Amino acid sequence: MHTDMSCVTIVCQDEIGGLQVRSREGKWMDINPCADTIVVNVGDLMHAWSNGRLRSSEHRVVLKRNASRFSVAFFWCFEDEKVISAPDEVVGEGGARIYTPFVCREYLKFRESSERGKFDKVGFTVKDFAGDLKQ
Ligand SMILES: O=C(O)CCC(=O)C(=O)O
Ligand SMILES: [Fe+2]
Repeated sequence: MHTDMSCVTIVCQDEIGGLQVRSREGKWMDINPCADTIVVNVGDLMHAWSNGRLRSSEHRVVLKRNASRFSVAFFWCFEDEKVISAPDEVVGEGGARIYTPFVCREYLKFRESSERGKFDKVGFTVKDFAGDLKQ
């Protein structure tokens, strides 16, 4: 189970399926394979840039039977040196930025070093890196 550290991810899975996404309420939902259909995931960079309006959801792959599975994922990120800071128009008047602005490269480095050797990647998200200033 993890969140993508990208801005947006495009996933194409074959008919074996297995992709699941966790709802706000914590319920795992199957993303059933559908011919000629792609899945678009919001990643951590988009989550921070949108000030949490677009949620980088936890997802995982679970195989219900022993079968080979094929999927292709395209991770679209911002350039390394770009600073992620939710724009004023998104934050709104009287609103607050929930994450400290950060450089993409630094977040990717944080994720890569934290993920090494770990199966459960939750706990190493943009929240842990840039802090939830609301809480
Ligand atoms: O294989 C899949 O369907 C999803 C893969 C995925 O979530 C990832 O590579 O980040
Ligand atoms: Fe993913």
